[in-house]
Amino acid sequence: YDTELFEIPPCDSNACFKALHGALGDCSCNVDTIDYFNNVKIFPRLQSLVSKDYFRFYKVNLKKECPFWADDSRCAMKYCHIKTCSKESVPGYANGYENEVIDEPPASKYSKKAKSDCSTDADHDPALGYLNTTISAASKYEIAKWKAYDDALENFCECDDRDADADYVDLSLNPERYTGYKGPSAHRIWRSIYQENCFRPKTNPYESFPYVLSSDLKNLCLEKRVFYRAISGLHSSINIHLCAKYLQSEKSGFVASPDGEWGPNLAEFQNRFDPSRTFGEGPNWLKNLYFLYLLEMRALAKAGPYLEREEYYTGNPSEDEETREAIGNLLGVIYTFPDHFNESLMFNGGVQATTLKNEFREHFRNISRIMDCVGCDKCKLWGKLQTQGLGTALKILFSSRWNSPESDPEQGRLPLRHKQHERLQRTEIVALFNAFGRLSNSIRELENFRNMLRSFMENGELLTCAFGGHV
Ligand SMILES: Cc1cc2nc3c(=O)[nH]c(=O)nc-3n(C[C@H](O)[C@H](O)[C@H](O)COP(=O)(O)OP(=O)(O)OC[C@H]3O[C@@H](n4cnc5c(N)ncnc54)[C@H](O)[C@@H]3O)c2cc1C
Repeated sequence: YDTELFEIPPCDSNACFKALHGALGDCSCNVDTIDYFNNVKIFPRLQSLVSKDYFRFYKVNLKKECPFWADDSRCAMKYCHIKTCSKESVPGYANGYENEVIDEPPASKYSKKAKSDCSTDADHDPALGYLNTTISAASKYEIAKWKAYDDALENFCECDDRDADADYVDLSLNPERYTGYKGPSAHRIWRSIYQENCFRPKTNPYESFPYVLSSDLKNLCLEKRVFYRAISGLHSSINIHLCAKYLQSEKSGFVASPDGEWGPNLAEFQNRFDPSRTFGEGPNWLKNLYFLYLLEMRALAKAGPYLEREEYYTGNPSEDEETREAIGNLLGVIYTFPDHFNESLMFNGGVQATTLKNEFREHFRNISRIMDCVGCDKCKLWGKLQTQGLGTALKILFSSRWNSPESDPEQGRLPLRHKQHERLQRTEIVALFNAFGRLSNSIRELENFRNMLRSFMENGELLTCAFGGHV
């Protein structure tokens, strides 16, 4: 990353957005369709949805030790820190939703009586039909281990839901924005993600280290390309957010503002994505954001019939009803998207495909563990949330448990019915929608940067990029 070695041309052009048009690659969709669909239809609905109580509180363990190396980083700014909240302040907590039996679908909570009535059925002899369901404590313990093992095989990340050290965080009090987290610690995270946990082409794997040159991506099979593009899209989204909510000043007027002043920094954005600063890669990294958006939107569509039936319980009946309506409304719009990602093209081909899928899942689980090594709490919070959201989306797309034989061929393979064991945990649902909300927000922020750049150019101003280029 030694920028001193390179001569950096001025980045006063609109080259970034000129290249951000047309086909997205690996799908039949294009950038402009997503821009319109997101900015007009999805973004306003999703922002309002994630501000609801159910989606505002995220349970996460930010104290887990980094399993890979000693964490030597420190927050550069006070804005790095997280405000956690007490369990009692979380809506519905007092009513005990924490003790919900995860495997029990919402409807069955009300059907206990119906179940016991069945045992008096005249066509059924209770003595002959007696089924001994006794299981010793030792066996139960073993079975719990099997279940954890089976779940782990299907899960793309480790869930902190039941972790004793997990705290609730009010996401609205901890917005994702510039934190000053950079340098060796941040680079080590991105490097180890790309180096050790992303698939790389066999020919010249390190030529463009840490990223893979877009021209080399064609040397990877579809599955490996999808993996790399999803990670790069996440990286773009995080970096767009820090440019869009950059620390402008710690003072507002003459009065020091305890929370600082935050706003867009066009020069920072250009530095990170302008082709002249990124060996031409910036626009491709932005396209990867759109690609990831498409992937997560498809997961929401696929799990839609299940998500529509969730309770979204917070203990406030009118708020819960509003949340369910907002979910139904958002999913209704998502179903109308004409060009959903087609995940059925992936992981076909017998034993090899199964091995690749396991590798894919293991790589992603490692990336979710690396998030515990992020040295800034706020970055860690949003990094963990977004990887959990993406992991949940991948589980929905690629775990056989979410494939339904009753899919409707006309409706783009949307499964209509889901079985009991497909229930997602609360944190997975919260992460899934919030992660998609972040991507939606990034695409909306790109529109702001596009407009800012346009007005800069119309006024004939030269944009000075304040920092080094990205090499
Ligand atoms: C999980 C995580 C969360 C973070 N959250 C925040 C946050 O909330 N706020 C904040 O201010 N900072 C955050 N950061 C730090 C931020 O992402 C950058 O690492 C930091 O600003 C330093 O940027 P950089 O210019 O050195 O390049 P980096 O973003 O660190 O990237 C390293 C190198 O990767 C390549 N690269 C860049 N973008 C892409 C892409 N999209 N696809 C492929 N390759 C790419 C380039 O070669 C670049 O030089 C986070 C970092 C991590 C790891």
